[in-house]
Amino acid sequence: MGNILEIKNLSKNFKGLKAVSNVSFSVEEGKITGLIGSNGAGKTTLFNMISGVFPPTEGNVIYKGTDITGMKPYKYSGLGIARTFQIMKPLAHMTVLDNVASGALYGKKKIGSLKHAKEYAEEILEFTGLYEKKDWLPGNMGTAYKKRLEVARALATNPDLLLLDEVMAGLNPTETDEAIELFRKINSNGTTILLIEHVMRAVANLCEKVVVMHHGEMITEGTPQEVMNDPYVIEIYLGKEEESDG
Ligand SMILES: Nc1ncnc2c1ncn2[C@@H]1O[C@H](COP(=O)(O)OP(=O)(O)OP(=O)(O)O)[C@@H](O)[C@H]1O
Repeated sequence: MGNILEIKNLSKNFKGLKAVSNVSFSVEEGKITGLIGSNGAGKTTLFNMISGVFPPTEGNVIYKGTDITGMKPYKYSGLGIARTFQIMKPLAHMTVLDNVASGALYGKKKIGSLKHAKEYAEEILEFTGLYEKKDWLPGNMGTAYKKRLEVARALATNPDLLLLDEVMAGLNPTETDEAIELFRKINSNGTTILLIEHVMRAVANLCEKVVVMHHGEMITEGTPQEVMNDPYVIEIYLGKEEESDG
């Protein structure tokens, strides 16, 4: 299969700070690609440019062969790109079901009625293991369920490309395994995934390709095995992670 997404020489400056600097890589359709790098490496900034939160200073975002650089966020779900946010943004006053139904209403599937949106949301809740929580308010749930809700809301838009921003942070090992299984299931249904993740076990388990960023620059890409054995990656990223864990 070809590339669903191509990032070409993407840069973002914030008042003199080069948050992302001349980054280029591609995401192959149907695959799971990982994006790793220490805090402040520019990963979320890259997601923000891909998902239209703000335009790049330079460079292009090519999606399904079309240049979508700088396109407004509200057009994105119609395109088939959905994302989760590191700082979760559920609609606090709405139930889990209604949160997911609102995702369905704005998605690529063009569901016109609230009734159909709720029916579709119920399917998504079953699929993501959230059905039992459907009448809960998001604020009353634990981290693992809140993360699942972020994923469910994004999935409800029926994306072809799903961008996951650290959805496994704060999960215990069992919850991490469940999340890995969920992402495999989503991917095997045909959704391409690009994920930012610090949990290396999950990256190694899920990703066919990993892109490594450091101080705004892309320093290498390869299979999980290749990047985890790369002395420079170990020095600047993996070594530090071990230190901060201990
Ligand atoms: N809207 C913004 N305005 C100004 N500076 C920003 C903005 N967003 C990010 N930055 C800066 O850009 C740099 C890259 O941040 P970014 O959040 O993209 O890193 P990251 O790799 O996602 O880090 P983390 O793993 O901590 O989420 C940081 O120095 C950050 O402070």
